[in-house]
Amino acid sequence: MTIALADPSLLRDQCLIDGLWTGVPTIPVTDPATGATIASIPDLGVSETHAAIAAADAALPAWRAKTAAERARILRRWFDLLIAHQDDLAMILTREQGKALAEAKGEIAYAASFVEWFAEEAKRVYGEIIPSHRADSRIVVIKQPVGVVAAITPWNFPAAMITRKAAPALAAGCTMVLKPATQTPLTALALAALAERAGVPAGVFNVVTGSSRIIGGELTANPLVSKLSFTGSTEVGRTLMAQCAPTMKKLSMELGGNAPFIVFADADLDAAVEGAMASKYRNSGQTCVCVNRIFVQRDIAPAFEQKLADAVAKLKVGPGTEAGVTQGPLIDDKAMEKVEEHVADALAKGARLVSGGRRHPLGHSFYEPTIVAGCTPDMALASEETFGPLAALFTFDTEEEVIAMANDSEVGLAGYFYTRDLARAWRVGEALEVGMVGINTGLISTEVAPFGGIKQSGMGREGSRHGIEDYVEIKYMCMAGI
Ligand SMILES: NC(=O)c1ccc[n+]([C@@H]2O[C@H](COP(=O)([O-])OP(=O)(O)OC[C@H]3O[C@@H](n4cnc5c(N)ncnc54)[C@H](O)[C@@H]3O)[C@@H](O)[C@H]2O)c1
Ligand SMILES: O=C[C@H](O)CS(=O)(=O)O
Repeated sequence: MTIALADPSLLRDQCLIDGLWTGVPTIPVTDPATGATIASIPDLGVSETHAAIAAADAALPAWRAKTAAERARILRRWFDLLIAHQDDLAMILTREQGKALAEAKGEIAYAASFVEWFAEEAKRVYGEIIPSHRADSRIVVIKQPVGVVAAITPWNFPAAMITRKAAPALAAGCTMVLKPATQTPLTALALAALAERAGVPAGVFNVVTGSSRIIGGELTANPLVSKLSFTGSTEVGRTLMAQCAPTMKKLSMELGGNAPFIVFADADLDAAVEGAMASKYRNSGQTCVCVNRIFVQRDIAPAFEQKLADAVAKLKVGPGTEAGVTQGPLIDDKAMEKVEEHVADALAKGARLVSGGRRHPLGHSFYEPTIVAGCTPDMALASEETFGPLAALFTFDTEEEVIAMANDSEVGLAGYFYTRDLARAWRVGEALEVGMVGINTGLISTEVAPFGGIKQSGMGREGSRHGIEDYVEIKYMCMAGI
């Protein structure tokens, strides 16, 4: 394997099932910046996935029987190990996913924050006593772990999307079988290695790699799995939801977005440009909460466009391991082709190219940070998630008009707007059909707030005090004859 680490043992090429590292590494993992194979992982199938689920089921009684404080202490040790190995984990992440190393280090800290947060929340899963409907009875409500949880996660945040599920699940007393994205399995296996070192018992946290469809088929069909927690595209979410129906699994779905970013004429223009840059080009535009459509009030549109173009010109494209690079490669050629399709469709329908608009001379899946202006709702980029470094500029005249355009989407994950009018902030914040709103900011993601969407962006919330509720069941006990 070709990644230089301070602790080479973090680079795993086997899966973790019931405390055993197993599997023959046959699937190559490639560096999107160079196309080079950096490692290989096992191609596990139904029998191994079945074994992982059985291990999680067998480990459940002892894990759920631990006190919240005992589970919290183990999670806290996991957090400490993630921070202690932040540089190595970031290097692994950048090599397999491509993002700039500084962003990868930030993601490791973000991922660790969920472990720290739910180590604390583990001790606050409260029940309640309800005034009884009868004098001789008492009503008690308790919360118990859901059971065995299957988790399927995406490639764009190879660490944070995993701990955002594993931390609350383990904190609540659940056990887990994780299938990470095939493009970015090494980070997941390194997280599992550190969980093992932290004292997470055998069978509590299992990681399987291989065919998504085959492994997913077992995870969604096996009756021992009580819940599926999925983060990925809405299209795959629909498929998995249907596959879970026969066994009525509990679901948490964190799906696609199409974020509007509205700049009103009274906004602080420099702040709005800074917010648009932070949201649009983070991870080279490959985040679910990236701005997908930028709506600028007509009077300030030329000034905003110029300032945005000036800021885009300062972005540095290159391998994520190179000092000063802010824009890494896209995950693969298919992702780059989608950006190209959206740019070509927009230009064919009358949009104007302001910056970029072509593959980067570095080759591979590097694409130039791009801005197109004069966009209209009939363009593909208005209704589809681009998931790349493409800023699409629309203009509008009235508040009512822009809210209607912003809400004209099947999905509703995040939305943003800039204004200095307090009354407008309340009106627009309440009117946007999304699960999360950034007001005068382009960065909203934190472990302390409930992350999730509405409409076809999914169901459930991750992070915050709400995040652990997705991993417990409520039980009501009526004690009579008193
Ligand atoms: N809402 C959120 O929190 C959030 C976060 C990150 C990414 N996303 C979304 O994820 C998408 C990008 O990630 P992606 O390309 O990895 O998404 P994807 O849906 O293609 O894949 C996500 C995961 O599902 C697996 N998968 C794919 N097909 C499957 C099948 N038939 N059965 C079982 N598993 C299957 C993949 O291997 C991967 O592990 C975007 O739409 C983005 O908006 C959402
Ligand atoms: O892709 C979306 C993730 O949720 C990333 S973040 O939580 O916004 O950092």
